[in-house]
Amino acid sequence: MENVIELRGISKELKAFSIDNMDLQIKQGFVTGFIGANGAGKSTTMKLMMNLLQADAGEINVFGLDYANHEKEIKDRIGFVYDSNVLYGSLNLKDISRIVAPAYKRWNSKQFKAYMDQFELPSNKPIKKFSKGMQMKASLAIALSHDAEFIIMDEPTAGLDPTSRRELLDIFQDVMVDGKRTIFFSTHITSDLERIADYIVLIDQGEILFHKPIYELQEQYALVKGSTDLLDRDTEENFIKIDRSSTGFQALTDKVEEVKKLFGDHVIIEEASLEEIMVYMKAANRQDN
Ligand SMILES: Nc1ncnc2c1ncn2[C@@H]1O[C@H](COP(=O)(O)OP(=O)(O)OP(=O)(O)O)[C@@H](O)[C@H]1O
Repeated sequence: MENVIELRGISKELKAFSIDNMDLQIKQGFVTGFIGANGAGKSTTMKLMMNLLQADAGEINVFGLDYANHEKEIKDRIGFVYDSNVLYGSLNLKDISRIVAPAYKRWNSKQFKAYMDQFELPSNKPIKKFSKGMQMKASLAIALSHDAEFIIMDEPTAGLDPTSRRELLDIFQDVMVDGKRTIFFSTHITSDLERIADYIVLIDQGEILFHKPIYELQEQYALVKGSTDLLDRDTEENFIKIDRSSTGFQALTDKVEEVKKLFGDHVIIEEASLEEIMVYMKAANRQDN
């Protein structure tokens, strides 16, 4: 199985937002980061992946299975991590071990206890009284303790202090070691992705702008800085998006070699961070639409 999940031709119409004919395949055995601005459609896409929201059109296969016939098996093998614990709110972690665990085929109570200790989570306090970070850790502990092969997480590191964030990223790396698991997670903290992601998916206005290996992004894109005198209709063709100011221009390019040939020493070419790629690609997409 090369892809753990396949979305084909997915369309979904919400009030002021739509996804139109989305295709997305996530490779098994890798960490894929899902980025995009507020309201870009990350949570909606993840809810569609979890069958918490049904598409108007298109097909979703998880582990090669469809939700219509295999919902229970799919959910057993997926761990969904998000911060609003609607399912478990009034329960504490002791209850979870007792009540929620039997619902999963492969629940490991020892492992759950170990994560509770590691995350310093109290066992007697109702989950709804947990802080945001504690809820996220509880949710992650549950996902990891039922041996989920595919872990989908909606902003797992949001609201965590730097130490907990680092700890969580280390845990993600640990769970990836056997090569059987797959992690797909959304985040606004692009530095987290630079640490652990293999692939990046960028979404804007419900549309996937790119899905690429992270090393390719770093090779493909660059930031170019120079004087605005260098810009005209022809030279501008080499840039995805240009920011002009009184001191010159700064632009994102995916034509690094052409830019070098064209401008030589008249411009400064720098590596573009994931955050810069995201911001410029989004702005270019809004300009086009
Ligand atoms: N149940 C719903 N009914 C109508 N519109 C919705 C619903 N859920 C989400 N939306 C809209 O869909 C769009 C995408 O929202 P979504 O939560 O998927 O974005 P996101 O990328 O996860 O954003 P954020 O980074 O802020 O979490 C938004 O405009 C949102 O208002």
